[in-house]
Amino acid sequence: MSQETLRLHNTLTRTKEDFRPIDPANVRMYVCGPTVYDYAHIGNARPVIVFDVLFRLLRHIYGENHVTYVRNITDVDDKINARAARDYPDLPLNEAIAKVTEKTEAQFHADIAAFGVLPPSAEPRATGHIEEMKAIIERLVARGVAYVAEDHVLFSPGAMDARGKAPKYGTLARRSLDEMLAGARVDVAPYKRDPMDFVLWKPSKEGEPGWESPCGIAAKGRPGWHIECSAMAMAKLLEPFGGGLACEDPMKNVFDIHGGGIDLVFPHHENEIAQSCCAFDTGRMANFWLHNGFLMVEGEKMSKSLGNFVTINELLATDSFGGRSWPGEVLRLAMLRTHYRQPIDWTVKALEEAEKTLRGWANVLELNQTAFTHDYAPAPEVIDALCDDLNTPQVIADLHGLAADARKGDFSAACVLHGSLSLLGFDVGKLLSSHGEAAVRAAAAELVATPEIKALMDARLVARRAKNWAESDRLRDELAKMGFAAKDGKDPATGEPITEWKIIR
Ligand SMILES: Nc1ncnc2c1ncn2[C@@H]1O[C@H](COP(=O)(O)OP(=O)(O)OP(=O)(O)O)[C@@H](O)[C@H]1O
Ligand SMILES: [Zn+2]
Repeated sequence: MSQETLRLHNTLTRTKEDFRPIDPANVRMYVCGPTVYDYAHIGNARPVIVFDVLFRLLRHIYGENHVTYVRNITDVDDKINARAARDYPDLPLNEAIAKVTEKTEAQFHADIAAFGVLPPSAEPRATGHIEEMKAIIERLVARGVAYVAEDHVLFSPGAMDARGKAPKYGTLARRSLDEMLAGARVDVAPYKRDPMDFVLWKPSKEGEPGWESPCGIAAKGRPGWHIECSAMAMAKLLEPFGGGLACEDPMKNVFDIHGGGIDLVFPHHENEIAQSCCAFDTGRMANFWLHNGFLMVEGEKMSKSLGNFVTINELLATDSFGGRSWPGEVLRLAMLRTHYRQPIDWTVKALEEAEKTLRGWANVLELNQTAFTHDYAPAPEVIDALCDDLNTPQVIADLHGLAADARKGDFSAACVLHGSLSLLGFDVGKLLSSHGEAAVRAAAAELVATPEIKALMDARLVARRAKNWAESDRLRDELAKMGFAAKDGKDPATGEPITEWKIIR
């Protein structure tokens, strides 16, 4: 284990604090994942990338096998039901829902794979943890902080003071009761005793997904959104339910880091805290709460409801943003240019700059690539910057410095640049093959070559594959005179001879 002190901004205290894990042998982090009913937009990608950087840093500090990162999939939600009914009107709702969630989840995984994010240690689905949700709900009712009304179960923040250790409701969000009440009064259901009360369980209509209800409710029902995360975090990060629930030991009932977008602070995370602290008899659900800022478009939060969004898939695979598609690593770097708590303005210019930066780094690495035979250590200043509340803009400035030294022939700077990029989640091999000098020149040759020249290139490949060396050499020399140099190799997948053409300078 290395000695760096990791400092993280904790939303609970609104300050940067030294991070000390409850158990360094198992550092535990939970991040709220997507609700799977539609393509994820690039705003949704921000927490995915930011918490991947934190996961990598924690693994670097505490060891690869000493960090547990849980990111859930919310696959039971009214938005999913609505989308399923709209998209598959002829199917029974449950089948339609399965289609929507499976398709969306697969799409989400395919999209974020392009960013080079590590898979979380566990990715629980809400529907896989209904029993734990029901057990927590029963416990909350037994403790007098939740009640049954008209086949619903509601959590009552007003009753929380009765629960010794739980923090005052509103502690995370730092909102006054009046402010929270103003929000809650907008839509008060008749079965609520108080406008602040929120749903833990609600009845399902005929045809909607439904499970046997807790607390003696006869009708089938389904969980509310907030209880899903309390249950999944418990299932994956705490002692098994039924074990030391009323236990003082934070190793058992508290975990280290809870993350998500800043929009989740209230009510979602406030409610998760209320539920978990009351159920498990603790003063905290997690020690650190981290929230990423918004990704903005022309001054507004990118969001599905505003309709001002661009999906990850559109950026990767279509020309709808800036008239071209963008590689995943460019999107990743564009995201990390801004500190995770600041808003990001998502522009074509920023993506172009990120791509130019990657090209510069790839070229510097390419100059030295023959010697890249093993994994390299990252730069100490890069670790320091990351340990300062994930200061990725500073990291990028450091990488520019390393690249400048490497360009002047400092080979060790190139190695450290290599190691630092890897730590930050960039695949250096991929950078070289898609942004390096050879790749750029091959792409340029592709653009410059006329159909006649392309025909000569094809003819040479045919001759080479037929082992007709005389003809193959003749065509190579002819093309060289026209300004195109051949780089012969083999297709790594099939072993077939292939040729890359570069422009001779
Ligand atoms: N514009 C944004 N910038 C940064 N993070 C965002 C943005 N929009 C959503 N998120 C985050 O993405 C994650 C997934 O959230 P979720 O699936 O609930 O998004 P959503 O509610 O569909 O977004 P929207 O606001 O577009 O309806 C959450 O952590 C959320 O905070
Ligand atoms: Zn959540």
